[in-house]
Order: sequence, then structure tokens, then C-alpha cells
Amino acid sequence: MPAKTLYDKIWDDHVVEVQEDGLALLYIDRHLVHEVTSPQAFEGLRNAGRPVRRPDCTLATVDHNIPTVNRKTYKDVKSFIDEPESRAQCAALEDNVKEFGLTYFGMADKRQGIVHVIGPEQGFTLPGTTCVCGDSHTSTHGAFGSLAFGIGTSEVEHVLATQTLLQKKAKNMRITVDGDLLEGVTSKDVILHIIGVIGTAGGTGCVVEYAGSVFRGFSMEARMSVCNMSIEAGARAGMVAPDQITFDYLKSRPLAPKGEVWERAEKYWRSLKTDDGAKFDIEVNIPASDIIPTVTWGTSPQDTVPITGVVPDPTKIDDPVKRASAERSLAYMGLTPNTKMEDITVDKVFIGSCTNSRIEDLRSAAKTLLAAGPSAQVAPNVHAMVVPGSGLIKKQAEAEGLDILFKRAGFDWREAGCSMCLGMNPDQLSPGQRCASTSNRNFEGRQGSGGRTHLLSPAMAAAAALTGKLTDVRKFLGSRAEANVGAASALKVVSAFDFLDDPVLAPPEPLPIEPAVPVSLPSSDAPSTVPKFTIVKGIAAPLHIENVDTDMIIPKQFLKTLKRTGLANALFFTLRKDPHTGEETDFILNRAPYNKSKILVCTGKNFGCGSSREHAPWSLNDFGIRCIIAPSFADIFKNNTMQNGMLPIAVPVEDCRALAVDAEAGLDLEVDLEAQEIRRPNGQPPVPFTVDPFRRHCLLNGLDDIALTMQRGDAISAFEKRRTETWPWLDGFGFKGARIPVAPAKAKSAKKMDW
Ligand SMILES: CC(C)[C@H](C(=O)O)[C@@H](O)C(=O)O
Ligand code: SF4
Repeated sequence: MPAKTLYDKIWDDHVVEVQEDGLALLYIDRHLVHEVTSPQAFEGLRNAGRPVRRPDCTLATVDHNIPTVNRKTYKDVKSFIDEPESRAQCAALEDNVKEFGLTYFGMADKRQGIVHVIGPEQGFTLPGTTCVCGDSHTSTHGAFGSLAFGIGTSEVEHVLATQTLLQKKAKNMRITVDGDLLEGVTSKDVILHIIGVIGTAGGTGCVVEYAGSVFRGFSMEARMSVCNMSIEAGARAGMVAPDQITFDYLKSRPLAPKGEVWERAEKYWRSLKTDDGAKFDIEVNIPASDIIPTVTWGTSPQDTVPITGVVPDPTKIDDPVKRASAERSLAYMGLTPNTKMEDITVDKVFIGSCTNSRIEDLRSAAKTLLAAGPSAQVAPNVHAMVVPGSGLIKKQAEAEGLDILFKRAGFDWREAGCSMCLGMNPDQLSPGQRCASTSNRNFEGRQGSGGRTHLLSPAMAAAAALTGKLTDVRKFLGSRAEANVGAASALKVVSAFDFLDDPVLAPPEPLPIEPAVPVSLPSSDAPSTVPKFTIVKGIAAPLHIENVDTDMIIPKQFLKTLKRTGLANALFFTLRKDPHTGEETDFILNRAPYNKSKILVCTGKNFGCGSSREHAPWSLNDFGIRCIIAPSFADIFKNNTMQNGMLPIAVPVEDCRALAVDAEAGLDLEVDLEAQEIRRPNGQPPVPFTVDPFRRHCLLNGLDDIALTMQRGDAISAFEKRRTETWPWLDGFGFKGARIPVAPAKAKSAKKMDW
């Protein structure tokens, strides 16, 4: 048997079928659903008369749109959410879970929370599983040794209908951090440092395994923070091999296996580690001692700098595209080169998000407050908020007295949700406001139009709240700090298990399905909803930006739609509309002839990074752009475009630059998918490209993945039979039967604190 990596093992255990070209039909064990990326998927099911194949493996919650104000007066979504589009999206999910019979943690349920917090908390996320969600930070669940990745809405529909996905295997990458971390350095600093080293495209096309003594020593919470931000490094997924720490975290959680089945599961999980001698395509080694508390200075998560450092100087960057990107970032961030990071003042502090809203994160921030002494107060002119990741974490933190500490220091203590991580709810930055944030993305406008984000750890965020400036948290260490912590009345450490006392009920019966539309394998001449892509000829718009993120392609306020169309005006909204006057800017897509572009040529790499929002390709498509040419693409964006009959073409940067020159001259390009070439004006030689053969076939014929996979029903059923025999705990464990027994609250309180 050849030596295998952890990823190889999980992959092999989930292949239903594999084609000659390596394209696999992969079985999905766990599907998390939230309100933003699911409405169009449910609509697709409804239109085709398809049920959800495995309600027992699907868990839904609301998180992105919901207000985080006190819910004491909460009656229902309709009366509680003021903003009409947010309200409509949450109401749509409530209707959909009823119609399709899914387990749902709504706003009245104390288990509601950020989708990537509640899955692990309930034991829904398990080692050795495949886990997906219409959300890029699904990588979080890799902390359990699960192959977990974000998908777009078309793929959400695919999973709901078939419980599978069509996938090509990614490359194996290992990031090893060995040695001892310096005092004051946390998991957030580790992952920010890694992204600073490898860049936001460093993991593109890869599944990362985090190895080495640092990750082995981390708690599950810390591992989740690391895996969460794998997507910011461009990786498809990030994983840590399961071990005793994983099992201790999971055992007795409501949806984890119990009794004899647990024993069986644990035995299998213990086999889930990379074999000695297994081959990685890419290896990165980082000494732990290199890492010091880290913050970001710019508008990409790779723009990191030690807190002791200064704002970089773009004139020292040779590469013109990179220099332009740095200049643009600094202008946006309102920063001057060489300013000391510790001299940067902040207006807001946000402690929350799926990266850092778990109990240990809150304890770590609280410890900084304790270290500062009993009279520590949030600096005047700073508004600081703490948003726990779930209702249960909020309760646990309150039982530990953390809320009192935060409130006493002047923090705002909120209800669970995504909140100011992306501000789809009212928690937003105003233009020009600067925020020290424990979230994961510092893109332009991410936390509010014109808002400026510095990413950092919870401990550093708390320090910034107290001083009003970005601050080295190590100033809150040492003998005086220890004396302050010692003098404070001891905080209780309460077990999470004290709050996991709600049985998870079986999902409701779905409503009767409307007469099903017969499904058959579409032949190349069958009508399909996916447009064919053969030849596209027309104006190409040049763009010279690196790491074009999907927040830039379409900002959050346009994600509240229940439709796939009507998004043409939303495309590159913040670049096309002056935020102050609302007038059109001179951005390339506003100018003739580029306002009629059918092609986009980007000279910067990593186009479409960040969020999994399929709204990005929808808005490009609505604008009329069918083809994007760039040196490289982020994985999820690439998949999403092809699901919509659009063509992303990756060609070397020199070719992109040459094509951009044609585009700047206002000359037509002609993209021929059959011939796999881009024909240039004035008799210049064409630029060749290649597209995966299966995808090319689907695009040329306008084929729809779901209809194709529905033909594999027998193979999927056979896989499910084998799955039930081999891994019985995966069959909706916990959802079967009327009430699921919950482990008796155990005295786990003696657990060593991670701070
Ligand atoms: C809304 C969702 C598609 C998005 C994501 O995929 O990440 C969001 O969670 C984000 O963080 O931008
Ligand atoms: S990154 Fe932010 S918006 Fe996205 S799921 Fe996590 S908390 Fe929610």
C-alpha cells in the first residue's frame, strides 16, 4: 500500500465513482446551510421537484443578516429584523427548512450561531468526514480532521439534491510549525504569519495539512482559528489530524456518536493520520520562534507585519502591479509609509467572527482586561464590541462572568452572529473608521463602505480597545500584569457541556413535493438552463489589480437577494460609484466601449479570492462578461463561474499583459473554447489555453452538473449502503428517532485554561 496523506485517506474513502480524467463524484457527509447562499439553491430544487436527499446530514442556521442586539423582546424574524432584504432572506430560510424538512437552529434557539461555530459545538462536524457549506470559511471544520471546504450556491443545490459533488483532487501541501511559541503569540498570530509568508494565493489548488508541535499542542478552538483562515491563504481546505484533543472535545456532544459506536468511530479516527513517507506536493516549514504578535496593514490578509514593525513603503517594491496594489491599499487605509504600527489609532474594536468568537477567544481578550487592572477602560472615542459565536458560547461566557468584565470595561456585549465581520446586519463601520478586528478579511469595504480593518488576535484586540491604538499585547504581560490577574476575583471556568443540554429533535417531515419534472441525462442538444459557451468575441476590459476579491466584485449589500439575476449594477460597485456623491466614477467598466465588455483581462494573479459568493459570477454575467482571463484564479470562484456557463482562462502573466494591451486599444478579442485559443487583433498569434476536458465538454454543450449526477443515483445508493455498514455514525446520527439523548452534564470544568 503506498503511503497516504490524511487528505488522500479521506478523499479515497468518499469517492463514489471516478472518471478516467480523475474527476470524482465525492460523497458529502455533512452539509451546513445558512440564509445567504441557500435561497437560490432551494428554488432550484423546487423548480425541478427534487427533495433534499439527506435531511439527516444537513443542518441549517441564520447568522449573516441577523441583528446582534438583545433578543429579550424577540417574537419572530418578521417583527425583529428591520431591514427588509435581511428579513426576507432569513424568512426564506425558515420557509425552506419547513418545506424541505431540515433541522434548523433559528433565532429563538439558544444553539443558533455562526454556522462554523455551531457545527463543531454540536458534534455535527466529525473527523474523517467530508463537510461543505455555501461559505468559504467551511475550512474551519478541517480542525477535526474533516475534509471541509466552501462551495457556491449551484454546488449547494447539487449537494442538497444528490449529497455529492463533482470534484478534482487537489494537491497535498503541508505547513509545519515546530518549536515553542513566544509568550503573547496565539493561533491567530500563527495563521496571519503563515499567510504573510505564503501569500493569499500560496495554497491555491491545495489542501493544507497543518503539522508540527505547535498545532499538536493547540486546543480545538485554536486549531479552528487556524483552519478557518486557510481560505485566506487560497487553500481549498486546511486540516489537522485528529488526536486525543479532538476526541476529548467531541465526546458526549449531542450529535457525536455514543457508546459502542463511539468506540468504533474513535478506532477509525485514530487511523486518520499521514503515513510516514507520504508525499506532499508542497512543503512549508516555519520555526515557531519567528512568529511575534501580528497585525495587517493593508487590504489583503497577506499584508501582515509584526506589531513592532512599520507601514511598508511601496517605493521599495519592484513589481509594478504589486507596487500599485500596495499604493492603493495605503491610500484606502489612510496610512503613510514608515508609520509605526503601534502609532495607529483605532475607532472601533470588534471581537467576534467564525475565526475568533469561541470561548477561549473571549477568555483570552478578558485576560488582557484583567492584566490591565480593575480600572481598565475602553479608551475614549473607541467603540468596542464582543459578539460571541453562538448562543451557547454567550451563555457559557456569562456563567464565567466574562460579560461582566467586558461590560465593566465599557465593551458592548452582543448576541451571536457574523455581525461586523462583514456587516450584512446593522453592525458596520462608517466611511473612514478604523477597526481592530479579530475577523479574517480586511478587504476594501469589508466591514462597511470606506471602513478600514486591521486583523489581529482577540488579546491584541482587547489591548487596542484599552489604549485606543494598535498595541503589542506583550505590554500586558509581566509581573505587574500577573499581580493584577492574581488580585482580580478568580473567574470560574465553566464547561461547555453544562449548556449542551438540548436534545436535537428529528427534522420535521418535508411538505409534499410538487410533481417532479422527469430528470434524464441531458444530451448535447437537450435544452438546459446553463448557457453554452462556444465562441465569445467582443470588447475586453483591462484590469491591473492583484488579488481581486469577491467582496470587491460584489459587496455584501447585494448578497441579500433571493434571485440569481438583476446584479449588473452591483458589479464592482464600490469602484464604479463614488461613495460620497453616488456618481459614476471613471472606472474602466463605466467608460465606452468597456461598458459593453464581454471579456475581462486581469493582469494581477489570484482573481476571485475570498468569499464563496456565487453572486460574483452572477453579477459579471449580468453585466455581459462571459469570460475572465487572468494569471490565476481562486478555486471556489473558478468553480462558480463554470457552474454558470462562464469561462475562466488562466494564462501566463506575460500573455495577460499582451492581451491587456489589445484591450486598452479597444480592440476585440475572440475566445474560442473548441479550439482553446484566444484570437488577437491585427494578425497577432493567438494565445493558447487549456480547460479541464470534462468542464470543457459541459461548457460547450451547456450541460448541468445536477442533471448529470442524478443519473448516478444507483452508484450513490450503493455508496450509502457501504457507508452505513462501515461508518454507521454518519447516518444522521443524533437525528434519528424523536429525541436524541444528551450526555449528562459532566464536570469537565477542571480543564486547563488555554490562556
Ligand atoms: C456570504 C458568504 C458567501 C461569505 C463567504 O463565503 O465567505 C461570507 O461568509 C464571507 O465571509 O464573506
Ligand atoms: S467570515 Fe464572517 S461573515 Fe463569513 S461566515 Fe465567518 S463570521 Fe460569517
